[in-house]
Amino acid sequence: MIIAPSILNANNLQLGNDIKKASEAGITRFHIDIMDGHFVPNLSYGPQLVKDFKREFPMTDAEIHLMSDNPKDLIPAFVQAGADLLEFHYEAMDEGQVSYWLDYLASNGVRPGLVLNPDTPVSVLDKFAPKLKQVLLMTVYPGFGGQKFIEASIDRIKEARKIIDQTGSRITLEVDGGINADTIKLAKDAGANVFVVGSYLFKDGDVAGKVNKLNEILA
Ligand SMILES: O=C(CO)[C@@H](O)[C@H](O)COP(=O)(O)O
Ligand SMILES: [Co+2]
Repeated sequence: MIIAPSILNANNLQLGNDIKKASEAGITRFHIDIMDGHFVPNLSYGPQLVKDFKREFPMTDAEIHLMSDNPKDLIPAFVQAGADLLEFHYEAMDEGQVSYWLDYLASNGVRPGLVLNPDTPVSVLDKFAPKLKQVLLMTVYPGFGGQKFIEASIDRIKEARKIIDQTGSRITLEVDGGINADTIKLAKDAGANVFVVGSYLFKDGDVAGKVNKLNEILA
């Protein structure tokens, strides 16, 4: 079970401190949301943030959640910046491009992941599972932190878990959006094993306390 803090709703002027506190509490991976103001109506970070992150925290994984329909320019830039895992949206490109960019990531030593929005059929995973190291099911509509977990996600997690288990490979199943002390348990019981947590972790300053609490729930 992995908790991957999303830094989107952290205080960006305190980011280094917050990452340090979470790492001291046992976090080994951070989830970095990249928003292009076009695929989603919000803007966030660029490759420089990832470069800085890997320079300061070389032993910690940078997981890139790319919310953009411009893979051509952005994917190579984030690979160059030091991404350890990069996941992009199925909805952002045609299926030929999805295959191409999953192969591109693998051949550049970056773990490939595919993200599905809440309305995208989980069955599209059948086609791409052999190329994946991780599936990310959005449990909110992407674009902003602090939204409410969509309850209908539970059945989608179960369906994705079934597809992954049928492949016999160790693809991780991640959920993202509205994860807190209540919803993490629902998602885990449905079959998720990586949990993106944003506002719940960062909203009141006690990052380590929240990580410990979630770990107890997952144990
Ligand atoms: O990708 C996204 C939003 O588009 C997420 O990673 C959120 O940033 C998670 O934040 P919370 O829902 O946990 O506040
Ligand atoms: Co995200």
